[in-house]
Amino acid sequence: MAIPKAELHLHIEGTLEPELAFELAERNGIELPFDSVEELRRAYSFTDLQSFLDLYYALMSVLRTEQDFADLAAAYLERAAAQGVRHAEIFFDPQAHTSRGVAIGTVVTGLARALEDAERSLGISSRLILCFLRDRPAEEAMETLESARPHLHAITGVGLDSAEIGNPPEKFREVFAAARAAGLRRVAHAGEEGPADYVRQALDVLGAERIDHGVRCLEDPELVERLRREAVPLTVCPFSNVRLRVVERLEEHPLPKLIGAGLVVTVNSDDPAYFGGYVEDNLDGVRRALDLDPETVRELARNSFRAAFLDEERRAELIAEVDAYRFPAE
Ligand code: HPA
Ligand SMILES: [Zn+2]
Repeated sequence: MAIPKAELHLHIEGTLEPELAFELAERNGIELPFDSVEELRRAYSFTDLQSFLDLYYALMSVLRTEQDFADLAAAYLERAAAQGVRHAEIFFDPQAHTSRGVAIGTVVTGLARALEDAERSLGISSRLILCFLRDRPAEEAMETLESARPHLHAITGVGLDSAEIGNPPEKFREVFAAARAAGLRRVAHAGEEGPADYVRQALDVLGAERIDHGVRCLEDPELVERLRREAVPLTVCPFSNVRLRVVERLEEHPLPKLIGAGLVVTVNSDDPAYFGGYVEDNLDGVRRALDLDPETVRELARNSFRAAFLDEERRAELIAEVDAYRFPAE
């Protein structure tokens, strides 16, 4: 059994495996520009964030109905459960769907149905986090928040994703303030490809409670000290960083530096269908590549629950599960 953990950095659209993409394409009468699952997998040779995003958005064309979104989330949650995930906070990108004529209600209702089913059948608790696309205008983000209002009972927070460079957090000051006023939690991608200053802006301007990725904070020692002092969690995604060339090799990943700096580090999969593994694969990958000892891995798992938007009773319960966990070799 894999170590119990929460997954806090997971784009549901990034869990679309080639097999399901072809199945949904057929169901919806959509022609994919690939002849086979194998040919599609071969297209996953990214050179940076933008080259990944181009394929990521293109493949979403197969997602059309409420059932499509429910099937996508159900497939993820089943895999996640098999990898020891006990709680998942799941990003979705409404603008990538509404821009194709799919209503936001179709997206949220389909996802929420699968999440409720998985809570019952798999014992996984979960949350939905609505992400704004930062390479789209700020006004469109505000319209997206407005259109989400009838569905806020199913949404815990907002996030910020897509192409980072040239799209600083301050562009989204107003929409994050409006989200906060609506009682939503706040996270933001920052310091993946973008500079350390974007991490600072995410905290100061957006009121971000967690930083997604954040690895480039290491370029600014004062910022690292602040993240430590304020115990701001980082949702780090090792396989993603290697595949998008933020980091050259897993063996050179700065995870040990982040841990050594006293930060609340978590390990996550980001877009597992595209980056070569789900969350336990990431955790086991860094454990081997960086020679992490069992107690360090347990601490990463505890951090995932500390950083989650959980009630205190369930948080304590899940951390106790980690405390009791022993690796096969121990
Ligand atoms: O890793 C990511 N970074 C930015 N945007 C994204 N959208 C999906 N995955 C990512
Ligand atoms: Zn991400």
